[in-house]
Amino acid sequence: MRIGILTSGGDAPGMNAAISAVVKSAEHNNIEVLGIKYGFQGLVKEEVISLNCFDVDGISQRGGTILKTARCQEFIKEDGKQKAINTLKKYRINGLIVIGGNGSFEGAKELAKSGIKVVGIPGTIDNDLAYTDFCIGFDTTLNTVLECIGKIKDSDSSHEKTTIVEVMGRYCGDLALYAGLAGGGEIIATPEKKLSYDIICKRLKENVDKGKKDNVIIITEKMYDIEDLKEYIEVNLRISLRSTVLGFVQRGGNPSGFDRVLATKMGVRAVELLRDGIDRRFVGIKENKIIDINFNEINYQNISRQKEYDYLDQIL
Ligand SMILES: Nc1ncnc2c1ncn2[C@@H]1O[C@H](COP(=O)(O)OP(=O)(O)OP(=O)(O)O)[C@@H](O)[C@H]1O
Ligand SMILES: O=P(O)(O)OC[C@H]1O[C@](O)(CO)[C@@H](O)[C@@H]1O
Ligand SMILES: [Mg+2]
Repeated sequence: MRIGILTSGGDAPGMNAAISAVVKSAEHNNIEVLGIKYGFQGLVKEEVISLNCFDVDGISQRGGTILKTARCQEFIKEDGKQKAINTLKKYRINGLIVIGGNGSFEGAKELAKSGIKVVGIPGTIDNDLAYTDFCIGFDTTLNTVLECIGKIKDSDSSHEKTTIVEVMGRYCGDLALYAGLAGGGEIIATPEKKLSYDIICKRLKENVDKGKKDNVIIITEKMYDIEDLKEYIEVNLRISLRSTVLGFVQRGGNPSGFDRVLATKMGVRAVELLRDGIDRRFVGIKENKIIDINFNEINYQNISRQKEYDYLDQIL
């Protein structure tokens, strides 16, 4: 048996640990592994390499992805998809493991429609796949966010000033929410719990009036224009603020122990599925158990974090 593996969409810390687990467990099960470089683009452009245990030696601890990644528009078009399928056929790949986020999973589903056996592993710092509690990369990024905010807080508390911190997440508020749950901020605005400028001002004023003069306002990207929000607060409350967009520092760094273990378990499960002739599955973790679900049975778009928001409300 011969399987392929690719990483797609934004890189996420822990993708390498997943690649390593796939290659090692495949070898354990006498399965050959081919790596496809640059995600779906590597299928379209036929960038295929062989992978063995020596190739993945020591990579688990490293951020990024040794297979590289890309966002590939060509693959979304029929012609590009056909080229991708031809590559899979040419290399006699009988099963494909796709590591990525929601977009990559859509790509995997497209390939499955043409008879390709696919299994998905969730790898995205956004944590925006509803069927799984955690995606590979989220924990590491959360820790990076907290470390950065911690440094901002040292300065904020010394000067008794407030900073607006914009974190990634695309249209999912998990990074901001969990940073808030970890005690990283005083006001948290996410796409799921959007706050108006006036509510943010009101909460900040309440804090300042109570004597809490250093505040961190965490916002998810794409919700507001951070400079516009800063100016609004400054004009309305007559205080001076700072703003920081954390940016790509959030995608980098060595994966946390949690992400490495998660990636290893998911990688091994993905190989077991293909070995056993089971495909069209997305692997996940639910209540601390590794799960796999037929991708036609899940809607991964509606995330409910009601419980987490309840906790947050009680600590802010
Ligand atoms: N509807 C779709 N049909 C086929 N392929 C898709 C579709 N959506 C996305 N893809 C493929 O998946 C790639 C990655 O998708 P996307 O850029 O949305 O990242 P992602 O996998 O969601 O990861 P992340 O959000 O963490 O960056 C796209 O560049 C494209 O090649
Ligand atoms: O790498 P790009 O294409 O600039 O995309 C940035 C986006 O990718 C992510 O880092 C992961 O999906 C998002 O949080 C962010 O909005
Ligand atoms: Mg995505």
